[in-house]
This record gives sequence, structure tokens and C-alpha cells, in this order.
Amino acid sequence: SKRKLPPGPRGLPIIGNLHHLGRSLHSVFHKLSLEHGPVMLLHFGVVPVVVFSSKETAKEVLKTHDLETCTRPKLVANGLFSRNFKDIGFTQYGEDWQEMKKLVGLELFSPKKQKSFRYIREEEGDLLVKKISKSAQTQTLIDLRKASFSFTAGTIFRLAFGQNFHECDFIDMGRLEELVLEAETNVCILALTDFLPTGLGWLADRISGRHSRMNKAFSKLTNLFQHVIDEQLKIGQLQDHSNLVSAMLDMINRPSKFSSFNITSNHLIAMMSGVVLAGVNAGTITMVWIVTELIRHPRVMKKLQAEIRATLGSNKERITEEDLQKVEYLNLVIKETFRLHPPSPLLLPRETMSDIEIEGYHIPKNALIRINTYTIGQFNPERFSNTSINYKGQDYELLPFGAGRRSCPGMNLGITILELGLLNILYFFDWSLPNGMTIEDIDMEEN
Ligand code: HEM
Repeated sequence: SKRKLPPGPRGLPIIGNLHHLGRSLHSVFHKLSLEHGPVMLLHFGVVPVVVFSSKETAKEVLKTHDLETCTRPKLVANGLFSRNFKDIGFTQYGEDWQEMKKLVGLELFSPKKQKSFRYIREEEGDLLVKKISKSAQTQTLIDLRKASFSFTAGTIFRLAFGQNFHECDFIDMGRLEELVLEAETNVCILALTDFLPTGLGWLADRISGRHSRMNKAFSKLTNLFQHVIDEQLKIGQLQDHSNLVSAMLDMINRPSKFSSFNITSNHLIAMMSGVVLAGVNAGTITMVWIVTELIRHPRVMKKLQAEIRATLGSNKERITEEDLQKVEYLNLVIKETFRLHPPSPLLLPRETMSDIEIEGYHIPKNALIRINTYTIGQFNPERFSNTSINYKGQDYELLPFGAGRRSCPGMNLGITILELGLLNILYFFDWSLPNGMTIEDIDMEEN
């Protein structure tokens, strides 16, 4: 009596028509789901992909069937990026993942660590203000993406890697951003090996140069991380565990003291890559969308700045973390932007570990699952004022950090960095578009 999954469009027609559906996978899924409904079966080559695009079905997957769907598929690009699945984000569900999660819980995200890193976040906020002030004084344009990247990456690299990239002699921020973007683009590539029958896809990826492009992008990032590791080794005092990298190096050097989990240098590199991709990109993207939406809605921008300035007082010299979470309207703006522009619009891919049933549909074992939070956001235009809906993973209409076992472990840190950056940007500066540009000129399509 089980219902069969409703098929989406098949094969060649979709390949021929993809370009008019959008530049990104999520905009393609969005448009298809408008036509085919909240549960949709697609065929990526020989692999069934099931897309869920409603809050009800997202809850079924992420809550009711969390345990049966919380592993990750072994996609080629993800494996290359994560040194054969040695990070947290792309690792299959099991003991290694649990150990890695415990490790970051202790060495990066614990309340004690977060407290000890507070000065780093605040200093990076000061630096952001200093940089923008310089441009303001000389009336030079600001590239907000670069400024946001520098702030977010600067903060996360310092607290996770113990490396200050603003004062670093082996790479500058601009080049770092290029490397991260290149890695990000490549980790999202769907290799043909993943979806074509054995051998055929493998060959196609080699002939097309796809495989070697991915490898090159990731090895550039690895070279950079090797520099960071060398610096940490030079500084020594690894046993202090003053950042995630030094803690992991200590565990690699003294395995008998930490015998429960055999950490290798591959875990370390994979972990560093994961932090860059998950933490730095999501934060930067969110900051850019928030300011973009504020520029497009000048009334909201004015009201927000007035509230921030009234709440914090008019003569502050610097923003500190005591100022966070005081401005309720900022929280609303963040939630609304998360709804419209979730930085990870399809979450990370999941895979069913057994047959399951959702809304009467039979989903087979080993199916690839995507949760389309982008469409869920577009389809639930409930406003958040006067509601208790939040982004922490209990409300399935708003899932910027995912939900369930594989949800984002960096949520609190990510929100702290985001709010600190926004308060600095909005308290000290007024913003407008470059000369001659109007709101209509802003390209809102997502990559
Ligand atoms: C605004 C900031 C951030 C947003 C919006 C965000 C969003 C997300 C999302 C959507 C996922 C996938 C969840 C899923 O598939 O269900 C994720 C996973 C993850 N995030 Fe974040 N993230 C942010 C900041 C951070 C930071 C600062 C870090 C670390 C420094 C981080 C580390 C991770 C890791 C390690 C995972 C993989 C979890 C797993 O698979 O078990 N994130 N994040």
C-alpha cells in the first residue's frame, strides 16, 4: 500500500533545460518543486535523489527519521576535500564522527573556549571598523564581501588555528579568499563518478579534467594548512591546547595519552578544511546578504540603525560582546535574511541507511536526500515578529543551521561572530550604493 515516489522530470530534457531554471542547484530544485510538490524523486544518473521541500517533510526526515538518515553519501569531491572523509561534515555516521564531534565540542566550541576567545573576536571587530574608517575618510568604495570575509576568516582562523592571517608572511587575505572560493566551488561539484555506472563516470571525470581540477584546488589549501601547522610546531606548547590545531597536534604526537581515538595528520587537514568551508563561508555569505537586503529596504536599515544606536548609546568607542543580543530588531532581521537566503540552501546531503516511509512514500536504503530549506523559506512567508520561531533547529520552517544529529555544531559561535560584525558595521557607519547605482541594479541571483 506504500505510495511510490512521484518522479520529477527525467534524463535528457532536464539537462537541456537546466540553464533557464537558474545558476544554482537550489534554484533548479526550487523551480522543479513548485511543479512537482514537496516530495520529489530525481534521477542523477543511476542514483535516486529525493528532495524534500516542506517544513512537514523536513521534520519527518530530520526528527522522526534522523537516525536512519544521518549519514553522508560518499561523493567524490567531498572525499577528496576531506582526506577520504576524515572531517566532521562529510564523514559517514559512526564512531569516527562521534569522536570528531566530541573533539571540536571540547577544543573549539565549549563555553570555556568561547570565553577565552572573546578578546580575539572583539579585536577582529575593531580591525574591521578601522579598515572601513580608512575607506570612509578617503571616500573610497568598500567591497563588503572582502571586508566580511576578512573579518569572519580572520576571527575563525585565529581562534581555531592560532594563526593571525592579517600579519602573516606566507599569504595575504586576498589570496586566502581566492583559495577558499576555489575550494568551495570544487567541493560542490558533482563528479560523474558519483552518478554514472562504475568505470564510465571515473573515465569521464579524468578525460574532462574535472578530477585533476578538484585535486589541484584542494592541494593548494593543504599547502597553506601545512604552513599553519609548521608555525604551530615552531611555537610549541602544544599541550596547552590553546587552539584546535595545537590540540590535535598534541593528540597526534602523544597518542597514548589520548588512546580512545587514533587521530592522524589527515584528520587534522580535513578538520581545517571543514572549518574553513562550514564556518568562514556561511558567516561571510550571511553578512553580505543581510547588508544587501538592508540596502534594498532603506526604511528597515534606518529603523535598525536607530534601534542599535538608541540601545547602545551614542558615544561608544568600541563594540564588545556585552552589546550582543540586546537589539531585538537585529535578531528579526537576521532571521528574515536566513529565511530568504539560507547560506546552505540544501543543507549538506544525507543518505538513507535503511528503507523509510515519509508521508506514505517509500524511500529506499542508500537514497541521496536533500532538504530544500530554500523553498521552505520561500513558501512560509510568515513573519517572525510576535512568534517564538527561532533558527536553532526546533522550527522546521527556518533551518539555516539544519536540525538533528548532523546540525551545525558551530551555531553559537557563528551567530556571535555575525552579530558582532553587524553591530560594528551598522553602529559606526551609514551605507549606500556606489555613485549612480540604484537598488534595481543589484543582481540578486544566487550562485
Ligand atoms: C552563520 C554561520 C553558520 C551557518 C549558517 C552554518 C550552517 C551550517 C549548515 C546548514 C550545516 C549543515 C547542517 C545539516 O546538514 O543538517 C552546517 C554544518 C556544519 N557546520 Fe556550520 N554554519 C555556520 C557556522 C559554522 C562555524 C563558525 C563552524 C566552525 C567553526 C561551523 C562548523 C560546522 C560543521 C563542522 C558542520 C558539519 C556537522 C556535521 O555534519 O556533523 N559552522 N553548518
